[in-house]
Amino acid sequence: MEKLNNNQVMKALEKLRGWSLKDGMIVKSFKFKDFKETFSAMTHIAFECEAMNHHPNWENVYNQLTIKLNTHDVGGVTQKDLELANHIEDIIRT
Ligand SMILES: C[C@H](O)[C@H](O)[C@H]1CNC2=NC(N)=NC(=O)C2=N1
Repeated sequence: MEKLNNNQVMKALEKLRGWSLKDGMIVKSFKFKDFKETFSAMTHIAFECEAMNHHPNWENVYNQLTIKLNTHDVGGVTQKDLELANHIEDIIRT
């Protein structure tokens, strides 16, 4: 998978509301009703990540979830990170 340059990432992020580029990762924070809702979303996301064999760096504090995506192999953002971010948006919207 090819590492995208900053311009390519910024262009792609125009279609991903709330995601930003920080330290070579695409990042978004989410807030849920409570821990149960948060962990439920994380579980759904985890299954998608397994299916894609692409995994997030994430941090959960009670009802807050921060997700950071990059591709370890290339040390940056690839199409696969954008694809996973789109799946995460779909999961959280439903
Ligand atoms: C061996 C395995 O395919 C790799 O380690 C996969 C697993 N999950 C991964 N997840 C992420 N975010 N980046 C990777 O480069 C990556 N690589």
